[in-house]
Amino acid sequence: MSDAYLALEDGRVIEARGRAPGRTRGELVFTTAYTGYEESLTDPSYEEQVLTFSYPLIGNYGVREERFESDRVHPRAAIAHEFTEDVVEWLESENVPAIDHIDSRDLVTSIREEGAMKCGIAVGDDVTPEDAKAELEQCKGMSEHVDIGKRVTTVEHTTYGEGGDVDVALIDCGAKMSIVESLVERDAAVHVLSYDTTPAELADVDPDLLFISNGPGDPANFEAAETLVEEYVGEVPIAGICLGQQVVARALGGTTEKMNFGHRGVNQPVRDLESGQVVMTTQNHGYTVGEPGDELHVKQVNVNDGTAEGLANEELDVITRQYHPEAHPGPHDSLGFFDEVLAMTDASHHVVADD
Ligand SMILES: NC(=O)CC[C@H](N)C(=O)O
Repeated sequence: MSDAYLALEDGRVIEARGRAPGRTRGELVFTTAYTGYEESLTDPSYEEQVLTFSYPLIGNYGVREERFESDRVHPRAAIAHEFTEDVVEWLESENVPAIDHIDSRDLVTSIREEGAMKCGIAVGDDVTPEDAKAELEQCKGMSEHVDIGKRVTTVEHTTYGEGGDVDVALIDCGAKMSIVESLVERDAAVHVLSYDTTPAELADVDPDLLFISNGPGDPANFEAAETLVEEYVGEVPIAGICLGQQVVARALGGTTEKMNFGHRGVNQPVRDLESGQVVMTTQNHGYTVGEPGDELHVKQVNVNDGTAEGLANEELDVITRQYHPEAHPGPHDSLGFFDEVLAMTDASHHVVADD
């Protein structure tokens, strides 16, 4: 146990219990999920953020690698009312500062009322409130992290499900492993490619489907992925999840914007405009599609605020989701998205055959 201070952009400095040492900074975000802490902590979408769990006890069913979404912890620090020893040991081994004995629900309420904010954290023997404030002063806004893709992407082209029925090029902007698994389970060969793959490099893979993954930060900082969509739209079916939806929208004439505090939890209701059906979804994003542009149609909306949750263009074989159909954590209501996506490849082969 050691001293710990959390300095917030609104001027407050909160004293807490130090669990894992270090000094760091980031955008303060939260999740209201009551399970799935291993998945959230290893989700690359949280790069450059500090993750607050509103559920009061985090770690009550241990830490198991098979539940990880990537090979490391991505948030720069973690906050909860109470972390178990298992989680503390894990975060410490990854050099990720952790603090608890803090009213994390009150913290989440502040973010919801005041909007996303930067924070600074200092944990260790003899740290002072000034140390946390000094971290806060150096904190950049999410959009300023222009090289964020480089820090989360795969370095080498890796193929999962080799020999599968359909070749999917997954552009790894910080992909969760559950997206790869959801596709491999459906007999796809998934080629995981770097976030800055060029159109020529993609041509070497000759994919049946181009899939843009989730990922951290501002979608405007993923221009290479936008270029792929621009070049391949109409040639190959295209899918996207979360940051992937935002990148696809930008490439096809749409806009993205920063939200007040985002959608953050595993109970976000989404309505399909055609069927009227509402599903519960997992979400963790701070940007959203503003205007979808002329090519894409809004197919699904968030029940709470009406923002675009699903976009499509049936003629061009494009389909995207703002939420996480792969779950992990969260409800499995929308796993069928992966079937819809892979069905586009059959459809496009069919068109080619008819020609
Ligand atoms: N989970 C994600 O892919 C997040 C997308 C993007 N970084 C956002 O915050 O909106």
